[in-house]
Amino acid sequence: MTPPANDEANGVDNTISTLNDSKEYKHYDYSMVDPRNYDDITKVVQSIIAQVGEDKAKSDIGLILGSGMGNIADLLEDKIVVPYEKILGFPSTSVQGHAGNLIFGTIHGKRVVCQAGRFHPYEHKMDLALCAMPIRVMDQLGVRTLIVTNAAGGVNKSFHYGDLMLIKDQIFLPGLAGFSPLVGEHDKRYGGPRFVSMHECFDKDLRVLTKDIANRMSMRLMEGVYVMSGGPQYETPAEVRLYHAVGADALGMSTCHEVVVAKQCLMKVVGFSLITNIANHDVDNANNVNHLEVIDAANKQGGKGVDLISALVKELPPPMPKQETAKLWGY
Ligand SMILES: O=P(O)(O)O[C@@H]1C[C@H](O)[C@@H](CO)O1
Ligand code: HPA
Repeated sequence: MTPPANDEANGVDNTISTLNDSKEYKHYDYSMVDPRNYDDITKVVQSIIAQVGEDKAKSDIGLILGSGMGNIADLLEDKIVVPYEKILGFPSTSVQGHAGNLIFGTIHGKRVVCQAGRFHPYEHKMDLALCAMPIRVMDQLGVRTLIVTNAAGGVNKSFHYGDLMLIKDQIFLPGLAGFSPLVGEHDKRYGGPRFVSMHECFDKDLRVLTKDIANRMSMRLMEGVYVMSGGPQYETPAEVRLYHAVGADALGMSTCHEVVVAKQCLMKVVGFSLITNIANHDVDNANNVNHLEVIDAANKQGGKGVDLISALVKELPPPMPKQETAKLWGY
């Protein structure tokens, strides 16, 4: 497969990162694995199974850790950690605050696979299919419920630094601009149809359950809409006001493409944004944001999600077989 535009052929040297707070960037080798191809994903899955064994690899719940939220991985017991370098076709992650491991284990006896180190589109030439590949891998490993987490800027004026937001819905700006992980050939084996419904992309029953748990824990849990921009530049105050005007409560640079693929794979999704900073609505206000502050805030506040996610996993209903979900969703 031909890599997307903006590569060396266009005179852009991506081997040297221009971000002074990033790790080294490595090119993705498309000749090994095409992240859009079901059979290639099967090869990735086989490379994982060869290392951890089928019993350990098979999982019901997937967990994606946002920036600085690596401590959620401490919830896993009987862990097997597989570094991305050892997984066929896995790209490297270059963003600070993200490890590079797939972790297999259990939480309250339930089988969980955890992506500790997300792939951000701005790291990978906006190749959203590549960035969402771990969800396709999770799908073939049996995952039926996906929990996504991220660090985000608060757009909603009632949000505070350190709040946790349950994601109710999403605005996938790159998707609206023609970047979708589903662009390309369709393969029925993913489970969902060519034209995936994004209605209730964050499962309503699981949101009700999560809010009930937070209530029982007397925990402050906000709920709102997450908007994803392509990044990596942070947004201008005018853009923040635009997002606010269209109903966004928190903004970031990830997650939405993962949720699209999860929906195509008939997974039920729950999402959390940790509000690491309050986005600036006013150009005359010097209040700025930078990534090191975001990571620092996530490290300091990220623990908030741990107890809630632990309790949520404990109370999750048994995984629903794909055929049943397909019927439920009218496919
Ligand atoms: O993986 P996440 O979404 O938590 O990464 C954070 C949010 C932005 O994508 C990026 C810049 O702060 O880091
Ligand atoms: O303010 C922000 N903007 C975009 N992404 C972010 N991730 C954390 N905070 C932010």
